[in-house]
Amino acid sequence: MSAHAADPSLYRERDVVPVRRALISLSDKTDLEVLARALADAGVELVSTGSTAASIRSLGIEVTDVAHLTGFPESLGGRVKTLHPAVHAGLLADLRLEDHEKQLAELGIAPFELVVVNLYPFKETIAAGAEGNDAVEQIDIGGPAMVRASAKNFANVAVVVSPGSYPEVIAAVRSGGTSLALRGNLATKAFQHTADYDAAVAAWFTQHVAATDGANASAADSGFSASVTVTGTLQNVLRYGENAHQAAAIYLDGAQGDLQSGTGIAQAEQLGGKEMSYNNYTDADAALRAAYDFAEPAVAIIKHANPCGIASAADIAEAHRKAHACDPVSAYGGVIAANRTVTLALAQTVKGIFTEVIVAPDYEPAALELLQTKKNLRILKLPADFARAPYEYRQISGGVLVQQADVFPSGALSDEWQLVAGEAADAATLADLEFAWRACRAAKSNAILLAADQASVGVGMGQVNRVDSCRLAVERANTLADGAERARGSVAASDAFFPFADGAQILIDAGVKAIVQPGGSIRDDEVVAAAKAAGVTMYVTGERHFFH
Ligand SMILES: NC(=O)c1ncn([C@@H]2O[C@H](COP(=O)(O)O)[C@@H](O)[C@H]2O)c1NC=O
Repeated sequence: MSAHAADPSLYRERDVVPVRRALISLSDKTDLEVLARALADAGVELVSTGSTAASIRSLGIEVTDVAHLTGFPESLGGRVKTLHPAVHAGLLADLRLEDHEKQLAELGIAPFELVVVNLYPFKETIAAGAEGNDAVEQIDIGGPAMVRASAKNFANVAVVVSPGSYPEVIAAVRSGGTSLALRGNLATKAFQHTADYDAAVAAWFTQHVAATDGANASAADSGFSASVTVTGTLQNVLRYGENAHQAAAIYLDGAQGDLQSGTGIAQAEQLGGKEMSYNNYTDADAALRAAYDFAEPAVAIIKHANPCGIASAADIAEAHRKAHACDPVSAYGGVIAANRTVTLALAQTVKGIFTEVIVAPDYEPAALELLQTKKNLRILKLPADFARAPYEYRQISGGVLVQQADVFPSGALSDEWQLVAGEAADAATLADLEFAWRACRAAKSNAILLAADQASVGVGMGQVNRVDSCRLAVERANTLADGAERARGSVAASDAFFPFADGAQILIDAGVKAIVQPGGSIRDDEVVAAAKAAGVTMYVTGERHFFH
């Protein structure tokens, strides 16, 4: 018989459902004792599978084996345990309908009012390196079937997929039964859980099983799945989005398979300050991107996703001082990322500067105490397992773009560069060029970054032509430090080639001593000639670093 449209008049109302019989089948047995004792004490009959039943019994609590219920042994190495009408009719009977109640009685099957299941640890198993049959055997079939059946039947059955829900369910059982509202919430979590689980299985199949023909083969060869499911867990509803009239929320990443995201700002622990806003999150993420590619202590100060200053130094407080000096005006209300533990010296400087967010791997106790006195300063501590996501997702109308993250190797960059004009740079200049090249990537394209002594001194970002970015970088270098002409003698990095010589000429005229850029323009000859004519050193990297 196929599904039929429901006749509303046939449904009897059911809110609170007393729990008489519970089915428990758990891979993760966290807090099983608390749950089983509470249910047994409340007079609930327990039915359970293999090792779960054994655990319950070992606690001295009475439990019925599911095999006794089905009259069928748990078989095929556990592939078939609960997949039986005696179980599923008890989960799916809608007792609001007289007809279902009658059929169940005729079949001699008792209903379940509570189902507690957590699934084979598929994700954890593949994360630990399992492959082939070992991975396949961790795909739970009977568990999701029970979870989905009970969630569909939330009008009658409460379904629990996580020990985190035990306290509220135990409380409900003790107080006379589960409410419809509670069952609805639990069912919602249950479907999210099975969807997330299946997304992980599908991603693994795409990469490990399906690479045999046409589209799937080329997808697998490229490293991209034939389909992608992005899942996330709601962490918080934010006050608003980019603007006050836009609703917004933050979800913890649950992207699956090899495309999985890393950990970062979303998982950071907040140690002080007001609630994070949407813009705080995006700027803090941009700050991380800017500061965390440096092996040396480094600080980035970000406003509207662009750097007001980036610097590195032997000491993190010194790195901050240099980053702040780049553009003290814009650093007001900025977001700071430090790639080292925040010291008291750094905290003392930051205390005097209006700052929205500071993010770091850790804080010296005295530094944290001092920063916590600033009630508006959001203090974030990165998770210990912080790792840049290997892939980035961006929504476009009608689709999602996925790309590998743009990361620099941690070592020397200039080994791969080609000197195309001027004299080879001395060690200090080369180090500044490497710094500028690494830092430039943190500015939105078209990006030009001037640097001296491992610190940005002028940034031209987000312009729609490179000439304007050059002008902006020079102007900012020469006007933001009490009139000091910081462009003269600095080095410059350009995130992409110079399409004409005019942009490079602006930098040359401003007195930069060396330029690093990707090269590759059809007018490279003109650009190189301009540098040669001025005796300015120019390196080409062969690699572009747009950032949009
Ligand atoms: N095959 C089945 O009928 C079946 N029924 C329940 N499971 C899973 O078996 C696990 C618990 O089994 P045990 O209690 O035997 O350790 C649970 O994670 C549950 O989701 C099953 N296993 C896999 O599909």
